[in-house]
Amino acid sequence: MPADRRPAGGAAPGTPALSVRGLRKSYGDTTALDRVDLEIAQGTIVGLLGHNGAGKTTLMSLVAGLRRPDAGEIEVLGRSMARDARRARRELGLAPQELGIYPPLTVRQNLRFFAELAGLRGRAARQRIEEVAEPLALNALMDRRAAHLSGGEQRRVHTAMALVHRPGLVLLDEPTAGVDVETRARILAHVRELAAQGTTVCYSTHYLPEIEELAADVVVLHRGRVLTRGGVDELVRRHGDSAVELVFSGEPPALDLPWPVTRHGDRLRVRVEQPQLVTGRILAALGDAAAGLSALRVVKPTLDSVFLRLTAGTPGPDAGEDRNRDERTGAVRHG
Ligand SMILES: Nc1ncnc2c1ncn2[C@@H]1O[C@H](COP(=O)(O)OP(=O)(O)OP(=O)(O)O)[C@@H](O)[C@H]1O
Repeated sequence: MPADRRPAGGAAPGTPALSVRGLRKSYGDTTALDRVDLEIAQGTIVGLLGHNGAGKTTLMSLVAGLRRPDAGEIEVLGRSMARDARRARRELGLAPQELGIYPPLTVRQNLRFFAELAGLRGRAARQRIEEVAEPLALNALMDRRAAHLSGGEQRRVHTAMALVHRPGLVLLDEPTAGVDVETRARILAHVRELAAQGTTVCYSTHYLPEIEELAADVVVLHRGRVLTRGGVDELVRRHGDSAVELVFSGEPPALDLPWPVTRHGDRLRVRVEQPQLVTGRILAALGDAAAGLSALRVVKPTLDSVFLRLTAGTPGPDAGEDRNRDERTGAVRHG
C-alpha cells in the first residue's frame, strides 16, 4: 500500500475489506441471496458477474446497509454492519445502478453535498472534490447543473460522488451502463488507479471484457449463490474450451479423432486443451479432404464463454443441495 494511503479505516493490514458470511435475503417468495459467503482482500478489484436477477444489486445494497439481510454477517474493514453501521458505512462508497445525483444542483454542489455528508468541510472538501473531478474529466463541467449534463457525464458525476470521501471499499454497480467508449475507458482507468492506491473495488458489469481489462478477481453470482471465484486466467484455464476450427469451401468431411468434433454449417470444431500441439494430427486425419479446407484457426476461450458455460443449467437456491456440485469450484457437474 502506498505511503500516502492510510490503512483503510485504521483496520489492521490483514483485515478483509469485505467479509460476508451466510448472507440471505428474500423478497416475499423470491430468494435473492442464499447463504452467500464472500471475502475481499484490501486493495483488490473484484468483478461481480451474474445474469439479470442473480442478486448483484441486492448484495451491494445489503453491504452498503441500505437493506437488512434476513440472516448473515457483513463486516466492512472489520466493522460489523449490524453492530457498528455508522463506522462501517463511513468506510464505504456506493455508486448504485440508478443515478443518485441532484438535478437542480451544479456538479460542484453535488460533490460538496456528498463530501459534507461524510464530514468533510472547507479546504479538505475542496481538495477532495478536485481530486475526484480530475480523473473523471469533470473539471470543465463543475459549474453546470447536473440536469443539463449528458447521460455519460451524469454517470461520471455519480461515480465521483461515491469516491469523494475516499472510502476504503467502493461498490460500483454497472458504472459503465450507457456510457461512450471514452467514458468507459476513463472509469476503468480510474478503478485501476484506485486499486493501485489501496482502495478495494467491487465492480458489477454485464460487459465481461471490462473485467478482463481490469484483471479483476471474478466472483460469479448465480441465482443468489456464489457459483465460483478466481482470476480471469484461472477460470478460463479451469473451465474454458479451446478448439481448432476448420472451415471448408464445401461440405465438411467426417473426421475420426480422439477429441470431440462438432459441426456448424461449413465448419468443424475440434475441442482440445492445447490446440497448437495437435493441428498437425488433425490435418493428417483429413487426408485428401484437406483440399477442401479454406481456413484453420485456433479458438481460445473467453471469459464470456466460460461464464455462459458455468451458468448454463445450474439450479437455483430453491432446488436444494446439489450432490453434483464440485466442492472446489462450486460448479455443477452434469451427467
Ligand atoms: N424490491 C424488490 N422486490 C421484490 N423482488 C426483488 C426486489 N429487488 C430485487 N428483487 C428480485 O430479487 C432477485 C435479485 O435481484 P437483483 O436486483 O439483486 O439482481 P441483479 O443481479 O442485480 O440483476 P440485474 O443484473 O438485472 O441488475 C431478482 O429475482 C429480483 O426480481
